[in-house]
Amino acid sequence: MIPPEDWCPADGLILEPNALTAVTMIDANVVVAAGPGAGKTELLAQRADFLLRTGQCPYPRRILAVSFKVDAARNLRERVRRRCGSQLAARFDSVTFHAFAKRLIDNFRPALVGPNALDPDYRIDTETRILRKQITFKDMVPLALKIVGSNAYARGGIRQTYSHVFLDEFQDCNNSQYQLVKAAFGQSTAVLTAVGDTKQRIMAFAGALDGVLQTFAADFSADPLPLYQNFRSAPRLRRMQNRMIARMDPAAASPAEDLVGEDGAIEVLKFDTASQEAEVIADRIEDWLEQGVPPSEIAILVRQQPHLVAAALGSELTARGIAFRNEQESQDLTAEPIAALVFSFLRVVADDRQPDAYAELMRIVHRSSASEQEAARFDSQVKQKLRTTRAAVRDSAFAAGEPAAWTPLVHEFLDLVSRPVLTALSPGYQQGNRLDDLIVKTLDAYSRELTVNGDPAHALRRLSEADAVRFLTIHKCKGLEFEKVVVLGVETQLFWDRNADTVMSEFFVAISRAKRHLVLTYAEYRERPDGAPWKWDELRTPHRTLLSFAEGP
Ligand SMILES: Nc1ncnc2c1ncn2[C@@H]1O[C@H](COP(=O)(O)OP(=O)(O)OP(=O)(O)O)[C@@H](O)[C@H]1O
Repeated sequence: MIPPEDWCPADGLILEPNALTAVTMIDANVVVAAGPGAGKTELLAQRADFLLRTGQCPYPRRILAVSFKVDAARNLRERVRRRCGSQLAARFDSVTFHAFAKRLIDNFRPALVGPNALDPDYRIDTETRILRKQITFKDMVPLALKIVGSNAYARGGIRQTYSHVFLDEFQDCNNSQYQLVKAAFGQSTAVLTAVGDTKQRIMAFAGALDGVLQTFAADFSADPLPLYQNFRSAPRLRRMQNRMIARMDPAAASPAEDLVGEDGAIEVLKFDTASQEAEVIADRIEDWLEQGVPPSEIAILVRQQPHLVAAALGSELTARGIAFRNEQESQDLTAEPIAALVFSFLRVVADDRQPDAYAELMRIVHRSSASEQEAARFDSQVKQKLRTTRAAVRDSAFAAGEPAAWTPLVHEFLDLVSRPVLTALSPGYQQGNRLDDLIVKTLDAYSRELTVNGDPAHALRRLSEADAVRFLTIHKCKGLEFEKVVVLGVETQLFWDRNADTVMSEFFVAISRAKRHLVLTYAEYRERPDGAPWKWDELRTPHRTLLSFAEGP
């Protein structure tokens, strides 16, 4: 442990004064409002490092970080692990609102009574609620709120557990999420740090509270600490962002002299048809990869229905053997530790040159060994299993292109790892059928990818974050960043909303993910793809207002 005055930002980063104040704040709540790339998420990672290393969050107390998306929660967890090591990071719980609510429900379920009572093996469904047996995702936060609001024991439990609370992307907090934060930590000794950007508020349709950062500042007596830097984007991109900021929140715009420089590129590409667009963008992607841009640094963003809008591009990339990942289907899954374990196992046995997957596999497997002796025995059993499975997979009789051939191998491996180790991977796995459901979903995802061309290595690349170009909706790309960003279809048919501010905020989130190169496309004709809904306009019009922000120095 080190004294607070000896702490320096991890990895030698230099923090601007307000960021340093927020990171090292001892006992006041703060709210950090800042634009894209200002380092808000990094600030939370640095603050975790500060609190854990200096003992401001003393053992056995923990830090709770709440995000909106599994990917964002995992990114933050990984950043903290890199900053302060696995041991200290074990006291950092980075979860989504849903996961936080689920923990509360599982730990204090008997506090739910009457029509809210739940059986121990209750399930979670996307649509239907069944008395005692099943709740929906939408019910989770309100039920957790019922528990925390009515049960002093539950409230005391979480306050005892968490000395510090982080709230990421807080501009998108809705009323029941806010009430949950308030019921859990209002008037408590927990120190809260909220970060957000009003201009990136894209969850208004889901009830994101207007002015929630100010409400939080008032309710929690939080000091507002604005940040001014943008560490992400090259100057040309920052100037485009600034033109949007000047329209959305004129007071937050930067003076032109702060944004000088020629670095970065913005292109607007017009196409007659979507298939022409697919071909040209696939050419670009191929060039970028040849130039050494890592696939994970290329993102294709689509406002809605990426599986339809980007279908032609997907086929074009598949034909060229370029792996891509449609996040709509696989993002939430790969953030699950059990899916990560299964995919790492498959990578290690299907391909020899996978040192990272091997290290990740061993890290997960070793997490819960009780003694050193037991760990050594377990280690040699796992290694032996990997050797025999590898040999089996290389045998000419093994049907590597058949999904069914892999299923028993995965199950044998999971049996060896053992049920208690698997359930310890995530708190949610101890209850109900979640673990088994996820194992089935993971194998389904692998099967789906394997049927594309029967090549296990290709299938695993498409399921990996590191080796595949990513197709994301704007909602899924929040908080992420990429060297190259292509926003497909900047058309009035796709960028439409009753509330014009929503369209602006979403476009702003999309363009501000790019570090150096932004490509905006529109096509005049988008042929109806298979599976399109009845309302699919084939004739398209460019969104002139949004595209106009690309024009300028
Ligand atoms: N003090 C710093 N010095 C150098 N680089 C930094 C600093 N803070 C953050 N960065 C880098 O800048 C990039 C943007 O940071 P981060 O993702 O934390 O921004 P953000 O404010 O959360 O962005 P957004 O709201 O757009 O998601 C990251 O690559 C991060 O590593």
